[in-house]
Amino acid sequence: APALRLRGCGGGGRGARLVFSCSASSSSPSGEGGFSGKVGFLGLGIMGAPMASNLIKAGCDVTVWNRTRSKCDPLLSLGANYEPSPADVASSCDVTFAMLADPESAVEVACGANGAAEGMAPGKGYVDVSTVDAATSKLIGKHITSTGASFLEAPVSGSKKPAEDGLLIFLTAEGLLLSEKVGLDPNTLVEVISQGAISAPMFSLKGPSMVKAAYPTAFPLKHQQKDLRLALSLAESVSQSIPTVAAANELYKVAKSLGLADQDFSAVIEALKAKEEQNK
Ligand SMILES: NC(=O)C1=CN([C@@H]2O[C@H](COP(=O)(O)OP(=O)(O)OC[C@H]3O[C@@H](n4cnc5c(N)ncnc54)[C@H](OP(=O)(O)O)[C@@H]3O)[C@@H](O)[C@H]2O)C=CC1
Ligand SMILES: O=CC(=O)O
Repeated sequence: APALRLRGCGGGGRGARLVFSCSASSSSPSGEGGFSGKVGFLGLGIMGAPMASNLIKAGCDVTVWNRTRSKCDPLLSLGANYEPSPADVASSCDVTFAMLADPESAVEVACGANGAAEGMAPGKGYVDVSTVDAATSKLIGKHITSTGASFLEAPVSGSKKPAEDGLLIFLTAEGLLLSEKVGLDPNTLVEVISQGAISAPMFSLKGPSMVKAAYPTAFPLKHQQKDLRLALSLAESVSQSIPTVAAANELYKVAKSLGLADQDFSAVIEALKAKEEQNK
C-alpha cells in the first residue's frame, strides 16, 4: 500500500519542519513510523492542485473537493475520487489536507456547515497547509480536536513551481516569524528561512518578471497582501514593531488599487513605478 509519511525534523518543537512524502511503498526507508490510507485534499487552486496531483502520481489513494467543482476534473482524470463536501472527504479519508485562500475560507471549509470537522473522528488527521493567522489556526484546531481527531498547522514556503516539483517546505511552528515574543526560537527561524523560498532565491525567482514587466500568476498579489495583513495583525497583538512589513503592505495596497490583485505578486513593482510617475 502507498505510504504517506509525516514527520517532524530540524529544530524540534515549535520550529520543527515537516517532512512530507508519499511513496508507492509502505516501508519507510528511515524506519520511522508513518501511515497508509486514504488522503483527502480540499482546495485545488494554484498550490493545492499540484500538491494533490503529486500525491496521486506517487500512488496515494486521493479524494478531492473544491468549491468550484470544475477544478476537480484534472485530478479526477489522474485517478482521484470526488466527494461533494469537505465533511464527506474527511469522513472517507484517514488524513485530510486543506489548501485554502485565507483565514475566512480555511475556517469555513473546516468548521462551517458540511465542513471537514463534521467528518472527523478519533484516528483521523487534519492538516491545514493554508497560510493563516494563529487565532484562525487555534480555532480550526479546537473544532478538529473536539472530535477526537488530530490537527496539524503546516503552512508551506514555496510557490507554484516548487509545489509542482514536490519541493515545498512545510512550516509547523505555532506562531510564525515574529520572534521569541510569539514563542519561536530565532535560531530555528533563521535555519528555516535559509531553506525556504523567502531566502535570497526569491529574488532570482521574481526579479526576471519584474524586469520584463510580465507577471504570470504563481502567487497572487492579493494573497501576498493578505499575508502582510496577517503579520501586521499578529505584531499588533504583541506590540511588536515591524516597519518594513507595514511599508510593504502600503505598497501592495497601491498595487491592488491599480487592478493587479490577481497578477503575480512581483507586479508590486508597478506600485513603485506609479509612485515615481506621481512625483514627476
Ligand atoms: N501561490 C503561492 O505561491 C503560495 C501560496 N501560499 C498560500 O496557499 C494558499 C492558497 O494559495 P493559492 O493556491 O495560490 O490560491 P488560489 O487562489 O489559487 O486558491 C485558493 C483556493 O481556496 C479556495 N477558496 C477560496 N475561498 C473559498 C471559500 N470561501 N470556500 C471554499 N473554498 C474557497 C478556492 O476555491 P475556488 O477554486 O472555488 O476559488 C481555491 O481552491 C493561500 O493561503 C496562500 O497564501 C503559500 C505559499 C505560496
Ligand atoms: O504564503 C506564501 C509563502 O511562501 O509562505
